[in-house]
Amino acid sequence: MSPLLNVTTHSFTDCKAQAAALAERIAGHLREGIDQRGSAALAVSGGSTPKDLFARLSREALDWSRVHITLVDERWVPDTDERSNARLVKATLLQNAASAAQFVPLYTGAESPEAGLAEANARIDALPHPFDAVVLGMGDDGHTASFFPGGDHLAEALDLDGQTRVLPMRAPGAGEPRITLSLPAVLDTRALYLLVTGATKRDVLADARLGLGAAQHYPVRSVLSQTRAPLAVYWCP
Ligand SMILES: O=C(O)[C@H](O)[C@@H](O)[C@H](O)[C@H](O)COP(=O)(O)O
Repeated sequence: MSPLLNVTTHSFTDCKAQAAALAERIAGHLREGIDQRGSAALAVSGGSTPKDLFARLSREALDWSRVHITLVDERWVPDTDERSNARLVKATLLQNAASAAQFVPLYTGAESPEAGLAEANARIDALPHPFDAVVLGMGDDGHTASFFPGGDHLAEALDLDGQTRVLPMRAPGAGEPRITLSLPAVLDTRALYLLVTGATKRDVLADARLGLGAAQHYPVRSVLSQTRAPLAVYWCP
C-alpha cells in the first residue's frame, strides 16, 4: 500500500463537531474492545488540543470500569504541575461516566525519565495490547508524541523494529525532559487518530506529507508514511 493511502482526512468547519465525532468513534472502539476481550485500552496525547474531545468522551455511555487510559507521552513533572498531561486527563477526561476508568500514568515520581523508565515500561507492558485507540496530537515543529526534532532518543523511538515501548526524550523544543511511547508502541493499535486544529498545523501537516525542505525531517512523517496502522486525521479550524 502506498503510505499516503494509509491516511484519511476528516475536516470539520466546527471544532465542537470534530470533538463529538471523534469521541463517538473512540467510544465505539472501546465498546468493541470490552466486548471482544473484557477490557479496553486507550492512549491519548496531552497538550491543549484534546480538551473538547476529552470532555465529550467522558460522557459516553460505556463500561468505563473496564477501560485503561494512558498517555502517549508525558512531561516529566508531577501531576500537580500545570504542564502535566496527567493533570489534563484527570481534569477533563476522568470525569463524569469516565471517572470509573483506570488511569495508568507514565510519570513515576522518579528523579528523571531515565530513572523512571523501567517502571513506566512495566506499566505499559501490563496493559491489554493492542490498544483499542491511540490519539496523537502535533506541534507546529512537526513533532508528535514526544518525537521532537533533534530529540536525544529520536532514532530509537522511531525504529519500527524497536522492542521498547517507552523511551525518555530530551530535545531543544521540548521544554522539560519527556517520556514517550515509541513509534511501534503507538502503532500497536486497532485505531489511530491525529487530532489537529488551526491553519498553521494544517499547513505543517501538508508540508510533512509532501516531505519538502525542512518538512522532510518532521517526525510526524513517521506516522504519515507507515503502513502498520491506518491513520485518520481529524482537523478543524
Ligand atoms: O505533551 C505533549 O506536548 C503532547 O502530547 C504533544 O505531542 C502534543 O500533542 C503536541 O505538542 C500538540 O500540543 P497542543 O495540543 O498543545 O498544540
